[in-house]
Amino acid sequence: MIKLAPSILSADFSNLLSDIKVVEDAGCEYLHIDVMDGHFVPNITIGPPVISALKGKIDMVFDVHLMIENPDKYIEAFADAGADLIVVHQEACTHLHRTIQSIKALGKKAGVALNPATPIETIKHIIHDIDMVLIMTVNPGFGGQKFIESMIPKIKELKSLCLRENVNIDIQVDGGITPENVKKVVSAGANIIVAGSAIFGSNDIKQTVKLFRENSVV
Ligand SMILES: O=C(CO)[C@@H](O)[C@H](O)COP(=O)(O)O
Ligand SMILES: [Fe+2]
Repeated sequence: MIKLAPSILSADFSNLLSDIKVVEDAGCEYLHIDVMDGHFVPNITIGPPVISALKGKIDMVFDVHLMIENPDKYIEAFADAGADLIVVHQEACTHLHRTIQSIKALGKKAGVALNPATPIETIKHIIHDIDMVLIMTVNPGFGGQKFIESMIPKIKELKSLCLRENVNIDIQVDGGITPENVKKVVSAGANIIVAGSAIFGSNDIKQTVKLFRENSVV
């Protein structure tokens, strides 16, 4: 069974809580919150105050995708704001193992994201220390981009590594995922599906969520 993580980047920020209520009512399990700093990625979004304003009003896993430089500096602020799962980019962490340990010391789940050009090999030695790997299926920074097909063998490579190392962690995919291509990523090994524009841009969110689930049966 997959878990769905609508990305609020594609929600209507002037109506954020009511937009999120719709995906919560539709049964989506994770709330994917894209944090961008204008340095690590060429875009700026939201920070801890928005997360703490939503916390307590929404019963979903708060999945915080940090696309920021120097994430160590802000991990505690995001944990305090209400993040359940904190995802840092491999490319943004000089001492990735230390960063993961500091997320876990705060009692939060830890995930590591890989940009499309970053090899699976770079997380081989910390695979036992994390709860999730996020395979970026677009270059981070914006919603509504096209899925990069060459990420399918990468997801498969990660799945094989997990099986070889006997670790049972989540594999999340993020970027350009739709009801049309979800089967491909799930067949390759993904089990948490981020979708921004495909969900919030839909005229019938309940139906789109249903379609994501039906189409992901492999
Ligand atoms: O992290 C990111 C983009 O950097 C994503 O979470 C996007 O927000 C997903 O949006 P879609 O590609 O599904 O529209
Ligand atoms: Fe994201």
